[in-house]
Amino acid sequence: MLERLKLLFFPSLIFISSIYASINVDLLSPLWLSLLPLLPFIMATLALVLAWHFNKGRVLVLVLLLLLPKLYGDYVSEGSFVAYLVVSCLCIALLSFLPERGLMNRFVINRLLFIFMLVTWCYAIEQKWVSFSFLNFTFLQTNKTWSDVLLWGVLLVSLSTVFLSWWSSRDAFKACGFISILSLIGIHYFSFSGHRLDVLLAAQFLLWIWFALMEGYRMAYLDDMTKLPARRALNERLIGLSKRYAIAMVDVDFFKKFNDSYGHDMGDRVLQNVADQMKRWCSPGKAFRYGGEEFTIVFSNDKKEEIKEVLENVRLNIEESLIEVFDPKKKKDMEVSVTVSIGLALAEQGEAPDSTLKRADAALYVSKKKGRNRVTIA
Ligand SMILES: Nc1nc2c(ncn2[C@@H]2O[C@H](COP(=O)(O)OP(=O)(O)OP(=O)(O)O)[C@@H](O)[C@H]2O)c(=O)[nH]1
Repeated sequence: MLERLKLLFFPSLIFISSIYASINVDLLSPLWLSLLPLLPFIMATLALVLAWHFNKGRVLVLVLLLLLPKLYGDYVSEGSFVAYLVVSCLCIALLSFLPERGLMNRFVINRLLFIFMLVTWCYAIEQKWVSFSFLNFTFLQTNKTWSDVLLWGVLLVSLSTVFLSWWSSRDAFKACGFISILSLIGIHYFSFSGHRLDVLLAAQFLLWIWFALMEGYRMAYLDDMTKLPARRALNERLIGLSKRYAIAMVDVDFFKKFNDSYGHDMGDRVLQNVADQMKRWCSPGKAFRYGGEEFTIVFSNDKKEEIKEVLENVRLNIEESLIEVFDPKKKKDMEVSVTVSIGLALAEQGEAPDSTLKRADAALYVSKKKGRNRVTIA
């Protein structure tokens, strides 16, 4: 729950601040107001550069899509903005369900065609080549028209599918997509031209800049498969340790045999489960993926008994948790469990973290020698 809310926190903050800023934009001095139209372009350029740098094709498409009303300038009519809104919300929802495929590959033509199609669509509506006047009849006995109902139908479907999908997947793109759709609705109600549009659009681009930066961070510091902090994060944590700390090395037992019996992807599933159990039970320690089937838990205290108890608990929970795998020999799903061996080293006075880590590794080796599935203190 907390993880999901964390993903939504900063995008929501951008959204709420942008609504507040757009309402009060006229309080700015004439000089700032005259510069404001440049802001969406500056932010969009930054977002595009980051999308390019981090190879994020979906962000590139979205930024170009969001730039459309600005490219039309103040000539945009309400009818064409509604058409744009419908298409954009559907696109954001669609992009949320597509995998990230980067920028320069065989899919690039599809992406460019897609953007071209959107521009043509909005242009056709602007030029009145396409008209939706047949939808301007009242809906049943209400004072709303069919076009209002259709618009809200599309917005609600896009919003709810992205929201539900974000809730189940905890995906940052979906969290930003959800806020982006809300923000587009905000643009529809607050202004689709003028200074308010500049503020709201700049906020949209800021949202995608934030997403690209978070993706950059995630790529550098998080292990994609286990979602644990990776080696680089561990190295930085080790540098920042105080005098009293402890390091534990954790290694899955007979993992090669497991991979050979069930296949590499079932092995990956086991590593994910081991990581989940560690994340859940290693507090007050922090778990990292060291590499391969090895993990590290760093404690910022050296209370031997307390840490040993935590590690025994981690070991026991991993041993007891069952993982569903497909057995290629028996050709059926079955539940299996794995065990881990752990080596713990408490920091000695003046000792560098690197050498504590080496001692933890040596203790792990002793655990393996003694028969595995145990904790050894260096
Ligand atoms: N599925 C999967 N396997 C991995 C990954 N990283 C490393 N491995 C495998 O982990 C296995 C490690 O094997 P070994 O170092 O021989 O250790 P072990 O079989 O666990 O034996 P002990 O450590 O002595 O209990 C190798 O077969 C690697 O291919 C990964 O990300 N996914």
